[in-house]
Amino acid sequence: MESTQLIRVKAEEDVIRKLCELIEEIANKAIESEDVFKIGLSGGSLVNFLSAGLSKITTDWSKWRLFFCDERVVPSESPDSTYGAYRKSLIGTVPLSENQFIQIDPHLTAEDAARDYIRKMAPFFAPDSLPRFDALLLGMGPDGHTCSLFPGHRLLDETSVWIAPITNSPKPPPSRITLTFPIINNAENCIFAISGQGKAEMVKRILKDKEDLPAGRVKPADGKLFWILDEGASSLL
Ligand SMILES: O=C1O[C@H](COP(=O)(O)O)[C@@H](O)[C@H](O)[C@H]1O
Repeated sequence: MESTQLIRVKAEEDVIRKLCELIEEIANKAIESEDVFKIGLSGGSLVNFLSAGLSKITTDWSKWRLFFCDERVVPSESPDSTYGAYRKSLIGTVPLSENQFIQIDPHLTAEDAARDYIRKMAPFFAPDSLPRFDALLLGMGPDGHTCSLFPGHRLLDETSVWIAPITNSPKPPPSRITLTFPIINNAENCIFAISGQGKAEMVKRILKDKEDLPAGRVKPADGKLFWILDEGASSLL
């Protein structure tokens, strides 16, 4: 049964602090019980949040395995690459190595990269069942998209694959891969970390008006859902 926690804080720095405290708690619990912590990362503003806050937590970094909730199919040197952004801003501030990140192969087409990523993910999860991440860190675009699942896109109803390709993303770059909802909603913890007035209208449409928008479809079936919002992002609730 999903349980939702709305965490309202003052400013962006408090969103970062809360987010990282929550990650620390979930990571250390997973490491204690499973000897590994499996986390899915988003791009965009989340890269800055984690780069600013993660170095303050205490954890066994060697047990972390980092996946991507979505990734742009571009070389890791490209400013559009989510992995590239984490490599630049996070590795070095915390003792994570590149091989702890489960990366896409950017030389493939989006379709092949999605298939290849499923193949890379599979050994980390129990066979013959949906992957269950300990935590998925999610962003929300001003249009209500999360991962690379955009409003009105046919991928919102994709249930046949864990990871889907998208070649017509309305937000550039167009070629991406993304987790699909069955996997997202099978996670133990889904965490949105949102800051700023620019997201307030969309936060209201999703959390108050209950509009059917992609970020609003994140409802882990047997897990916890957290929305961490600063005053700007929660100002219309
Ligand atoms: O394109 C993307 O956008 C979303 C939201 O980004 P934000 O900068 O508005 O937080 C992000 O979560 C996703 O991973 C990314 O590919």
